Amino acid sequence: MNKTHLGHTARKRFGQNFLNDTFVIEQIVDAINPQNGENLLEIGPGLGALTDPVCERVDALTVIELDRDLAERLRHHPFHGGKLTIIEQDALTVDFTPLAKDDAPLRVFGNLPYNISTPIMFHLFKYAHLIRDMHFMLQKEVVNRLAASPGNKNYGRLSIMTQYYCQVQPVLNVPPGAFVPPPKVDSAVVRLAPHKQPPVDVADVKVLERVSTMAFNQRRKTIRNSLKECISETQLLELGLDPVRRAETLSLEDFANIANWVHKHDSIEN
Ligand SMILES: C[S@@+](CC[C@H](N)C(=O)[O-])C[C@H]1O[C@@H](n2cnc3c(N)ncnc32)[C@H](O)[C@@H]1O
Repeated sequence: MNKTHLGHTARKRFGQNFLNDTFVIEQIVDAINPQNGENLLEIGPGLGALTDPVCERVDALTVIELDRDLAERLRHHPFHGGKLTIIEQDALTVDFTPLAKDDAPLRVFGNLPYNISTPIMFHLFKYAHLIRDMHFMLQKEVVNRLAASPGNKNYGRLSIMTQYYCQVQPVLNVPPGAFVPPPKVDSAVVRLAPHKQPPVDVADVKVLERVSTMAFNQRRKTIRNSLKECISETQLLELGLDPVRRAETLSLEDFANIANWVHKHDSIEN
C-alpha cells in the first residue's frame, strides 16, 4: 500500500490519512464556506488538503499540527505560509480560550486523526460557548453515533453528550479511496453547531456523562438494574420513568432529569 503522499510518509501513530480527492475536498470546503474575517481554525492540516483551498478563499487561518515535519512544511508553504498561524502542539492540550475573540467565535474544522477524534471533540465541547461551528471528517460509524436518536442501535453516550452541546448534521459520506493511505473504514463529514442555549438544563455535565456511561455500559439491561448504583426504582417512577425501560429508549431530557436528581442527592450526601 502506498503510504507516501507529496513526499511525506504517513505516520500511523498520528492517524495520518491524507485527503486526495479534489471533488470530496471541494465539497468539504463548500460545506465549511469559509469567509474573510471569520476566526477559522484547522486541526491537523497535514499536507494542506483542506488548508490550501481554504486559504484560497480567506486571508488568515490558524492551524494546530502535532507532527513536527508537517508543521515545518507549512511554515515554508510557498503560497499560503504568510496567511497561517501555526500552533505546533497536541490539539488535546490546546487552551482554546485565547484563540476565540468576542466578535468572532471560532469556526473549527479538520480531517481528524481517527484514533483520538472522540477525545478531541470532548475537549472542544468544553469551549462550546466560544465556537460557532465545527466541521469534522470522522469514521462514518462515529458520525452515526453522534447523530443517532433514541431507539437507534447507534444511540449511546456519544449521542447524548454531543447533542447536549451541539446540533448535529451529517454532511457527506466519504469512501476509503479518497485518502492516501486509505483507512480501513468508511468516513463521513459532520457539522456540529453548538447550541446557544442547551436544549435541556443540566446542573453538572459530569454527572450527565457519568449517568449515561453507566446506563449504556449495560445497554441490554433495564435502567432499574443498570442505574441501581445511583437511583432507585421508586425515584425513577417519581421522575415519570418506567424502570423497565432500557437506556436506548431514553431521551436527552430523560437523562438530564436523572442526572439532575443524582446531582442533587449526591450533593446532599456530601
Ligand atoms: C487524517 S490526517 C488529515 C491531514 C489533512 N488535513 C488531510 O485532510 O489530508 C490528521 C492530521 O492530524 C495531525 N494530528 C495527529 N494527532 C494530532 C494531535 N493530537 N494534535 C494535532 N494534530 C494532530 C496529523 O499529523 C495529521 O496531519
